[in-house]
Amino acid sequence: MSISVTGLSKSYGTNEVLNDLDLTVEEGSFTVMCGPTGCGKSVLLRLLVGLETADAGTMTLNGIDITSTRAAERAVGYVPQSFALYPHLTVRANIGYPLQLAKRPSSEIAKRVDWAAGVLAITHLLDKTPDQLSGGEKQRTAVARGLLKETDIFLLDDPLVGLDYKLRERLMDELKAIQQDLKATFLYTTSDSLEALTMAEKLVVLDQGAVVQKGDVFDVYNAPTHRRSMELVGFPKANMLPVSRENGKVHVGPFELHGAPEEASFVGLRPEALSFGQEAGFLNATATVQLIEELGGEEVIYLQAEGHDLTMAIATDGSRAAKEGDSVTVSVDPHAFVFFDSANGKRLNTDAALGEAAQ
Ligand SMILES: Nc1ncnc2c1ncn2[C@@H]1O[C@H](COP(=O)(O)OP(=O)(O)OP(=O)(O)O)[C@@H](O)[C@H]1O
Repeated sequence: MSISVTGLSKSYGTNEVLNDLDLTVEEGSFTVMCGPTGCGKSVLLRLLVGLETADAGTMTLNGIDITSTRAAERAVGYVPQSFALYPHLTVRANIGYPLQLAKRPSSEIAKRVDWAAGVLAITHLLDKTPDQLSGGEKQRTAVARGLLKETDIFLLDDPLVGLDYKLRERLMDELKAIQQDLKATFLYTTSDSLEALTMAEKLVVLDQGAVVQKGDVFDVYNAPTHRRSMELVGFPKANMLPVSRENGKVHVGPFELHGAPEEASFVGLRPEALSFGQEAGFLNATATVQLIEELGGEEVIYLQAEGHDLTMAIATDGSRAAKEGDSVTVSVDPHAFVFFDSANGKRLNTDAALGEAAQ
């Protein structure tokens, strides 16, 4: 394992940010850590870099315990979330600054700066100052500075936040290509679930300082093991429908079915699992179209069904399947329902309940 963290805890006063966190990051992987704002992503990276001290726990990089190692001696590259470029220094000096600070020989600094600038395609900007750069060029400069260390582990803290979408898309592709070229381990954080799904090979879902799920991005998306992981990963967001029971009938949001696990109080449902019309074996509900968003090849349709909000995503060929204000029938295969334990948020084994529902 490239990065391994065991029992890591960090509090600020009474704010317990990380509590007994365990995490491993596979060597050579592009691992994205995704979680809501304030869940502790930056704090974890700052602990790994050595900018903060843990209250408890151990951290290893490439099998070497670095828990008490000074920041400068840790073999890890870092792109902080809010990077500050020195306005009076050239791009060359900005990129080389960490090695300058570490008092490395100037020939070594020049070599590494040329290499990092080449990787980020900013060699032509090396003699400019930050005020002569665009937003994207500044970001590239910050990433180049983060790649400067001769190591194979890099931590990137939400490096594309604040950039416009076109630029982000381009840099996302480039960062993935850089990681593959370097054959390095990248631990990359974001609170944007679409960015996480686009970038990740391995995905770690962090919530309130704890890992709720970790695995191949495909598995995390398709087989969420925890309510929060289904809520946090996916675009548009998964529907989370309440389970109610009355007179022997079970309702999941607006849908009626014959059974559900006793412990379940919520069901997750991906927007793409909903469709228009009626199909044999599917559950139906009547809904009103509130709003339609065109996303080019896909429509996101916001519905109201018996007091429940439903989000639906369907592929389109340009023709509209419905319009705002329409009354429609929506249907769903009950096998798409993901039941979560109300006590601990964990996914429940739904086979028995679904057998009943499909009767
Ligand atoms: N130096 C600090 N002093 C006090 N509290 C801090 C400090 N750094 C972080 N925190 C707190 O720790 C919690 C986690 O912050 P962190 O920056 O790790 O969140 P994050 O997951 O990176 O969020 P974002 O996606 O917004 O960057 C927050 O409640 C934050 O206020």
